[in-house]
Amino acid sequence: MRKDFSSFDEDIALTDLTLATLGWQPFFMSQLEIEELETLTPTRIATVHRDRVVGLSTDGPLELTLDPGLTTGAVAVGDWALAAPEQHRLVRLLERKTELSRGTEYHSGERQLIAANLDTLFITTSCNNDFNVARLERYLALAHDALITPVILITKADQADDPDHYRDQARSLGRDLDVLTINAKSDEVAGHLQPWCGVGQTVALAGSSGVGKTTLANALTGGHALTQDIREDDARGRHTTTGRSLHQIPTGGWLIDTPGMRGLGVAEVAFGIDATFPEISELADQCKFRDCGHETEPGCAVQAAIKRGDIDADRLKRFKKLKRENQHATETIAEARDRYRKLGKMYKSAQSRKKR
Ligand SMILES: Nc1nc2c(ncn2[C@@H]2O[C@H](COP(=O)(O)OP(=O)(O)OP(=O)(O)O)[C@@H](O)[C@H]2O)c(=O)[nH]1
Ligand SMILES: [Zn+2]
Repeated sequence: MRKDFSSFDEDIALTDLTLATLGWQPFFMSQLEIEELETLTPTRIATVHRDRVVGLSTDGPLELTLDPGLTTGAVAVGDWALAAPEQHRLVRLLERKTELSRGTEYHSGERQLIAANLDTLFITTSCNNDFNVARLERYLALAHDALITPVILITKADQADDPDHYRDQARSLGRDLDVLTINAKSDEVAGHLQPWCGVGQTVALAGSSGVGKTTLANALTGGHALTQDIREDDARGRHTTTGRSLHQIPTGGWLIDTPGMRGLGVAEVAFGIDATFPEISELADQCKFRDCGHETEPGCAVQAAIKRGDIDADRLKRFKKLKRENQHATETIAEARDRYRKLGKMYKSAQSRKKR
């Protein structure tokens, strides 16, 4: 169903893009050399295909192939890049302000790049059996690790007897954590999310299947899916391979589609886990032993806080579980990288033997 946005002028889309509306910030500008400024065009990556990408510039969409040394696997939707538009080439990828990635399932030793330069991650759950604080903490760790602002959206408030009960539980998961209980199907929902979707701001939705992500994405974009606009221009009818894309939000922001963000493993997010459990990680410095496991060790500041009632014992359990999982996955990744390096060395020495 199409939502009615009175503030939205359909003709603005894609033709009147400025760097500011695309989300350009001093952080990106500061990476440019003077000659690049004169010769290359800053471009925000909207879709990533197997052999090329589509970027948005102030001149509209650009189809770009990659310069040697760059592969599309290293490019994420939301990335800023420098393009040579006449040659249809992507010349250089700029450093990311934030990078959302996840450990793949079964800890295969890989991290999967999901989106670049997000400002806000809408962590979505609903007022029913999907609601699970451990899962929310997992998403929070991921967002905090990437320095992306997390906002918890609890949908289906219209179907719950006591939505505040869910909201209070979610609020207890962080300091200054924004938590909204919403009806994703209501006409007001885009207005409620507007504070995070202003000019140049980039958001994404994460959460389990069925919690209302598609409903929210439609409400936010008013059904104006940007990729569709690009596809219509593409006479050869080629389509995206990652399934991710950048969609314009009428209030000035951008939504990155993130299919595959339903389940997630944590890996290499020790910082994010500490940031998700500040009341525990801050106290850990005061434990007698530096490697304190916060169990039965003498002089454990965390256990003392639990006895005083300052820390929730269940939070500690979940903190430890997430840490263990993260450590295991991080080690698996390190081992896989090590194997890869060794393989690379073997290959190189085999090559040089051949040449001799
Ligand atoms: N009453 C009510 N129904 C909702 C709300 N949010 C979502 N729904 C309904 O829940 C169902 C699932 O919503 P979707 O938006 O498809 O969920 P999703 O998260 O995109 O699910 P996947 O595509 O499987 O990841 C749909 O029938 C929605 O209409 C809400 O806040 N209130
Ligand atoms: Zn301790």
